[in-house]
Amino acid sequence: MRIHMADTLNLPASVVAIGAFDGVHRGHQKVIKEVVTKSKALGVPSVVYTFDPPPRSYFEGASILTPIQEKLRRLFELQVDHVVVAKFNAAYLARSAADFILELSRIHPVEVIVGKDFRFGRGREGGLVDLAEHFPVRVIDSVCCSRGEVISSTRIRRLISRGEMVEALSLLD
Ligand SMILES: Cc1cc2nc3c(=O)[nH]c(=O)nc-3n(C[C@H](O)[C@H](O)[C@H](O)COP(=O)(O)O)c2cc1C
Ligand SMILES: Nc1ncnc2c1ncn2[C@@H]1O[C@H](COP(=O)(O)OP(=O)(O)OP(=O)(O)O)[C@@H](O)[C@H]1O
Repeated sequence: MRIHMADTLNLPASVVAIGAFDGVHRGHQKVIKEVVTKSKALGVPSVVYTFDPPPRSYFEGASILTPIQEKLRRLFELQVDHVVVAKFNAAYLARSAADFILELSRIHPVEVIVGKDFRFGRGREGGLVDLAEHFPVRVIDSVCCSRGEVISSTRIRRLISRGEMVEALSLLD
């Protein structure tokens, strides 16, 4: 697995997942496994484009479930070929949605896999419709726990803050 800073990766083709992926929880794992499976089927590299710190930590002070080293370790285990780690800071978050699309076009995605709420660019100006104007986009269904609730980093943080560690760990497995 190779690790890159934002704006430094160029590929002739790729399958891409984008997101904070804090925790690399079971929902994230489904997204990333889809990317890896598709990339292998097509014979093109898989790319995870992620942010450090997670935007929710930057804006809301949310605790970080997986510091970048642990996130990368988990992505390595999932057999991702390339990870782009964008330093999420004042300069980065001021970039426009069009800028972000330009950066993505340098890795020529044959598919971008994201969740239904994905937004990007300053002020969260870009959404799925904008992304889909430039690349084939696949939106995947949310993974739920055995009780039927959607798994999210926010929910896991809440469980940890309440001391419900067994439940939290089961969603991170
Ligand atoms: C270029 C760029 C600029 C962003 N600027 C903002 C911003 O100004 N405000 C904000 O709340 N989020 C901003 N974000 C973060 C996104 O809203 C979102 O959290 C991020 O794309 C991760 O997606 P996810 O939350 O689905 O994991 C930006 C993201 C990108 C890629
Ligand atoms: N339970 C889930 N099932 C499937 N995909 C998911 C799930 N949770 C997140 N994703 C997807 O993984 C990518 C990264 O999501 P993100 O890091 O925002 O996760 P999150 O758990 O929803 O985080 P947070 O709770 O901090 O908002 C997005 O494409 C998102 O839609």
